[in-house]
Amino acid sequence: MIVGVPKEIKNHEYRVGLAPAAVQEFVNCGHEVLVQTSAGASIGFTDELYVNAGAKIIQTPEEIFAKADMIVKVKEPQPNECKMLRKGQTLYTYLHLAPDPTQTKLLVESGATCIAYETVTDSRGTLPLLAPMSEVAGRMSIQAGAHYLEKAHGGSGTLLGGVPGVAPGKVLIIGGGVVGLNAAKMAMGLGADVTILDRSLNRLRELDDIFEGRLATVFSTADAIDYYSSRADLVIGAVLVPGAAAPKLLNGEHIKNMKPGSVLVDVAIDQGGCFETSRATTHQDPVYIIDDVVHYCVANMPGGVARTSTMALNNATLPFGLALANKGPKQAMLDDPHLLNGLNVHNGIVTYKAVVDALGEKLDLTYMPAAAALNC
Ligand SMILES: NC(=O)C1=CN([C@@H]2O[C@H](COP(=O)(O)OP(=O)(O)OC[C@H]3O[C@@H](n4cnc5c(N)ncnc54)[C@H](O)[C@@H]3O)[C@@H](O)[C@H]2O)C=CC1
Ligand SMILES: CC(=O)C(=O)O
Ligand SMILES: [Mg+2]
Repeated sequence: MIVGVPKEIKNHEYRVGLAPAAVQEFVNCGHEVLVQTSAGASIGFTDELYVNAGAKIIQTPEEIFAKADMIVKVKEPQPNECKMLRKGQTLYTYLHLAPDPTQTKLLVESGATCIAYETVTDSRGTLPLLAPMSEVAGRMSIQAGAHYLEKAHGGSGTLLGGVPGVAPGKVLIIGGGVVGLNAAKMAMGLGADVTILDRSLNRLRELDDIFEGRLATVFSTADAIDYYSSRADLVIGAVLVPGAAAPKLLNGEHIKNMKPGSVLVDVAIDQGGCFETSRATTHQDPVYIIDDVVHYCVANMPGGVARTSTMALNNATLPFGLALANKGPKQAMLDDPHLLNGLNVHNGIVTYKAVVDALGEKLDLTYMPAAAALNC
């Protein structure tokens, strides 16, 4: 199979779909890998390293999209990339379709087979291709929050760890999954006063065990959200309903009731965001202020630490990517129900129910379960 790796084009996105070490694994299995020139150069993955790994360097994305059987990316394809996809071609990347009607329409029109990293599952019921980036974004969320709590950056001038004689800042984490756990580790490490909300009692039990009772775990009700958001210095939005648009857990009234200079980091923004006032921002222009509350809503946070993130992402995507290339996409998905769960669009058909639930009224979408759609 010919595998194509275009350079990412989203704002300040320096990650790359395959690092040289991953390219070598595909080449060792007999595949041809085309990498766009300078795709990884800014994070130290030079064209020379790719050539040494067995890749062929290609000058333009057009040539890569025209020649490759499978495109391996990081971020969702931008409109001009969607238009280069075709029927019979596989796209393997993050998609986040539920909050994105434009991309969904373009992928349906392309006829391509589109596999979303974020909906591939594993036998433990978790999301193995989302997890590494959630680890990164969860850790970064506290760094970002601490930065914007500084006066010069719009915040209240609160040091999360406090100092002897002054109480630490209060961090509220809504959603105790991978992002939430990693945010909690960083916030606890800084000495902040941390509360974590989740709808899963089992998850709250696990978090209580992990942190040996040193943080507060609270069942996520409307009442708990009212109370804890009004006293927080930093709120991290970390909820997920897989594949679906994020539930809006803080509304405009909650934001008005927050302390002036407090900070929201909406990590769930890639699924549309879990605060009513959230809108996606970029690394170039990451924050805006509403009712004296700083909003940080960068949809590709791990792109900020692209070298670490590329390697972490490749560790998780490589085995599934090799299966797709070695067996062919259809057989690979039929052999592995967890990979099949990644299929979101195939041959003009939407195969992920939560996407149709979110967008079915806006777009004229045809839904079919993934296994059946693969026979179309
Ligand atoms: N902005 C960015 O750059 C990045 C964003 N993300 C996003 O972060 C979000 C969280 O991802 P993960 O932690 O991996 O998901 P996860 O599935 O590990 O955890 C989500 C948690 O939210 C909880 N939850 C669901 N509804 C809830 C509610 N109403 N109240 C409280 N908790 C609720 C679930 O029980 C679960 O424990 C996702 O939208 C993911 O796509 C992940 C990486 C990077
Ligand atoms: C998960 C995601 O949206 C990212 O890593 O950019
Ligand atoms: Mg206020």
